[in-house]
Amino acid sequence: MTLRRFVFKSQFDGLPKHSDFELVEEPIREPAPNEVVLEALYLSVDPYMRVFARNVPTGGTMFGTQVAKVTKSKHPGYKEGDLVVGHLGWASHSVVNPDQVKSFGGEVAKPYILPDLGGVSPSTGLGVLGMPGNTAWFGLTKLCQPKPGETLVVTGAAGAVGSLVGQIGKILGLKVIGFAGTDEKVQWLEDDLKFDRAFNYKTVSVTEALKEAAPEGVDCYFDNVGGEMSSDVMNQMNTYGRVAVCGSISAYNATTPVLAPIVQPTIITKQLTLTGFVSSRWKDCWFEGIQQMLHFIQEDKLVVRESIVEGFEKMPDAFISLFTGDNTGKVVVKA
Ligand SMILES: NC(=O)C1=CN([C@@H]2O[C@H](COP(=O)(O)OP(=O)(O)OC[C@H]3O[C@@H](n4cnc5c(N)ncnc54)[C@H](OP(=O)(O)O)[C@@H]3O)[C@@H](O)[C@H]2O)C=CC1
Ligand SMILES: CCCCCC(=O)/C=C/[C@H]1[C@H](O)CC(=O)[C@@H]1CCCCCCC(=O)O
Repeated sequence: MTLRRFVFKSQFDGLPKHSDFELVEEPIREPAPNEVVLEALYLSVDPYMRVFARNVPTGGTMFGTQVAKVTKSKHPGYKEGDLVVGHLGWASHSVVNPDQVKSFGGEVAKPYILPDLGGVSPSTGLGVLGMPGNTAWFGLTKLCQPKPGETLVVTGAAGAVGSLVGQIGKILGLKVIGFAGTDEKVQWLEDDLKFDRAFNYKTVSVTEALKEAAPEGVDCYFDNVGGEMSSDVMNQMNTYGRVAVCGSISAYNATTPVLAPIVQPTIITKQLTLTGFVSSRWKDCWFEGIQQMLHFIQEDKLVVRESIVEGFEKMPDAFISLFTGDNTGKVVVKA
């Protein structure tokens, strides 16, 4: 039996390329005491990989999370057939001691057994019932602290996190306005996800769109893209508005510093609160977040969309699609 893994061949320069990765194949060794053999079922590609790949040495396995099946176990906490979510990288199989698995940042991150998802696909353990879902749920509720009747803007609105943020906003009684990069995504947001309004940021002025769609002003902003769009949104915010600074994908592939209109005068005069965060901030209530999102699904309150890419060898294609906007919802590779 062999495993395949993608190694990082060269540092990214601009948009990631296929030639930045190399697919290598090697035998799968037998597990030692306290080790398990894991077979990847679904693998996640996420925008943060573009940013933090700079921590990976050339020749190192590309990092990331996956849903994997335990195929052999010599560890008392795992049995054959268990499904786990873990930082196992871009690898088709892994032989690891779960107690020693580390995230790309170097902290020990023991793979967790996927909770009972009541028949929902295990792939969602990488999306709505995993990191992106918790990013949306906790980021919106804890940091934007929305009140019914308020107006929420979300950018990257048709993506893994953004599509959930907007829907949670509707569940919480907010007026929701989304920005995404194609007319099809805009239509999906309005027709299927019931956003109050959505706009294609590539063809409209964000400022004019908000003046028209939110004349009352914006109270909450869930920022997935950063840059000029975010300056424009903040300029339309109300006094004491709250911004959850989640990501800045508009600049991840930039080769020179990205400039945007300064926002300090707006932050000061409107007395805005901007909070940057990473989802692990809520690691102590991680499974509560998953249960909350699962309840929303079971109550038919959430439309969950995945862009499933078939075949482990397509990992680079799936990853690149995040930056070309080819995905809608959560991108997952089915091994
Ligand atoms: N802080 C945290 O803990 C977390 C932060 N994030 C961040 O949230 C954001 C969304 O992540 P996620 O939902 O997983 O990814 P998505 O599923 O949203 O995929 C990325 C999307 O970003 C959009 N995009 C790409 N390039 C640009 C650009 N130059 N300007 C504007 N939009 C662009 C594309 O959609 P379109 O067609 O609309 O352009 C694309 O589909 C990212 O910034 C990510 O880094 C994600 C998870 C956790
Ligand atoms: C400018 C970079 C913005 C990246 C935003 C983003 O997508 C964050 C995603 C985090 C997600 O919650 C799960 C993670 O592991 C992602 C990265 C967390 C980075 C922490 C910093 C760790 C380090 O530098 O060692």
